[in-house]
Amino acid sequence: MADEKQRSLRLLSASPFPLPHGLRFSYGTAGFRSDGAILSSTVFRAGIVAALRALKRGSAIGVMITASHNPVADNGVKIADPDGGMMTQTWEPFADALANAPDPQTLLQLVLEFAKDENIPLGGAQSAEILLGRDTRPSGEFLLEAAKQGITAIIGAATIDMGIVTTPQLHWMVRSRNNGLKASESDYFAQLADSFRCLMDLVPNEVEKKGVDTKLIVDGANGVGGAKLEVLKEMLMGVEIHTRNSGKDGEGILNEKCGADYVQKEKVVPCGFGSDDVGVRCTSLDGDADRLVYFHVLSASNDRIDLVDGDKILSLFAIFIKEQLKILNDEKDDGLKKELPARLGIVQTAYANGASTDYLKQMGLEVVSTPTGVKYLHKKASEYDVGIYFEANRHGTILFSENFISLLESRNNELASTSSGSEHHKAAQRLLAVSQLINQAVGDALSGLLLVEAILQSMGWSFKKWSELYHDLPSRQLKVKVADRSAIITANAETQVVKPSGLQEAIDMETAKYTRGRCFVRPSGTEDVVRVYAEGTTQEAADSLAKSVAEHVTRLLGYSQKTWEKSLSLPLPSARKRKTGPRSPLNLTWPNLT
Ligand SMILES: CC(=O)N[C@H]1[C@@H](OP(=O)(O)O)O[C@H](CO)[C@@H](O)[C@@H]1O
Ligand SMILES: [Mg+2]
Repeated sequence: MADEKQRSLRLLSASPFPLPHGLRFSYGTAGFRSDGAILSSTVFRAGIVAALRALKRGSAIGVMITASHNPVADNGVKIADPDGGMMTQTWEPFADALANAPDPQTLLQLVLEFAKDENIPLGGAQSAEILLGRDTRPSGEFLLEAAKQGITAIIGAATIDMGIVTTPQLHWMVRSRNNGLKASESDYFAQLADSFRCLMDLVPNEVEKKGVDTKLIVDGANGVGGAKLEVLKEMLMGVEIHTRNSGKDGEGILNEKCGADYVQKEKVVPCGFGSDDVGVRCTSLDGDADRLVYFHVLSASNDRIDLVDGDKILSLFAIFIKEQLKILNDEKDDGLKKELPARLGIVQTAYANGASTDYLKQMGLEVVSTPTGVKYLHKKASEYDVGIYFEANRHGTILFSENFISLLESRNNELASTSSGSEHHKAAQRLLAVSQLINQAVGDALSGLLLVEAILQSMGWSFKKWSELYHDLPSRQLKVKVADRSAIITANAETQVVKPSGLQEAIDMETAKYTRGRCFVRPSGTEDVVRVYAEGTTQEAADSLAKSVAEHVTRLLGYSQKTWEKSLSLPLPSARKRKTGPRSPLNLTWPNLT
């Protein structure tokens, strides 16, 4: 142990990555994120956290260098746990403490104390693996080196560099590796292509005869997702994918006037799209390809779009899976009377449009709500045999329980021998293919878009039919600056305010003035604001409900700034504003980061 301490002390003190003066870093939903030029000490320290986590769990851990939809000069680092999900929240305070340790001695002290408390062996005899990945940002290579050095300071050479990958690819690789499965990039592509082919082979004949539009134009955000899709599309049959903004040969700037975040917030066509694309199915990925939106260019004369967001992607998945489960459990024509019990759960947050929740419930689905943040949705979805979750802002996936998959596999084998090619058999095969196609580690734009395409083909649906599944209720989101947002405590998946007293009563009173009004407030987890969300039957009603509730928030909590800004649905993001505006001297966690 003494030797180990000496070795680590030498390595940590020799660290060429001093903490930038006067800055504070915080591990949020998206890990650490900041200007790429000042992030090396943070990434070095995140490497240390990842190495300790790998030792603690005795499994492979992932480190991904990305800043998702943020501007190209930004970068970030996040850690994937052995199951491919986000690093456990319980380690976030340690990650923060390490990232902000003022000098190598404090850093080492923190490491040694934490290792002791957590019973992590630092003797060097244990083996641990850390899979490293980065997106296409120019600062990525240097930062990856910093991560490697942090890892090496703790456990010597234990890194496997996966190169430039999407965030979901890296999470998938960690998950697969820990499940003893093949985990290279070509394995990932092969799994997606094979399961997609299987779903396409099972498109009903009558639908195939009618013919569904197979053309899809993909906006790759000039990032890693576009580049990967260029490879993947060569392996696909039955869909005609055209990639734009694929970042080829350094053309186009990452996330600049393109990508899922831009399209959803600005509600306009991304660069490279225009009048020729009217009526064609289009989709946008974000900078690290873990989110996607679909859209239609509405007219040749302006840049407006018809947007399909996470709620509708979720609805499409839910309808398809419900239908397959129904077919599988239908009165058997094959003498097999067995039911395959499957609890299907739909998980949303309070930000899901009320029309989507109503629609899903009308379809007879079990819909539950969790607090905001993928970690809550993912956990809830994992309690079902099949759990589907999406945030309205388009991050989500489908989870299948191990038990359900093994029952489904035996049922599939049984059907293959007793009634191969029957509707029941096809339904079982489709469900198995979905479980292979969808990335069960995290939301994945590439696997998500292939599933959307396969389902639209299977059901013979046009984009229009999908988009008109239900009509969103008009909504408005506002941000309110208050003196201390932590003064708001919520319950019931953030739909009710418990503190300060009087606020929920005020919300109820305002909401009661509107037909089908719905409103809630909660402190943001990523920005120093209180968010107000309101829905109504007209845009005016939603706007006015949000405004009056925002006034109550200000009245009861005081404010640090006179104005409140419109948010999310309006063009306020980050990039261009932040280039010119001052950065917070204290906290470098930025809004809406995954
Ligand atoms: C209303 C909204 O969009 N909230 C976003 C935002 O969280 P807030 O806690 O609302 O700041 O960032 C999260 C992380 O990216 C994302 O999961 C979530 O959906
Ligand atoms: Mg992303």
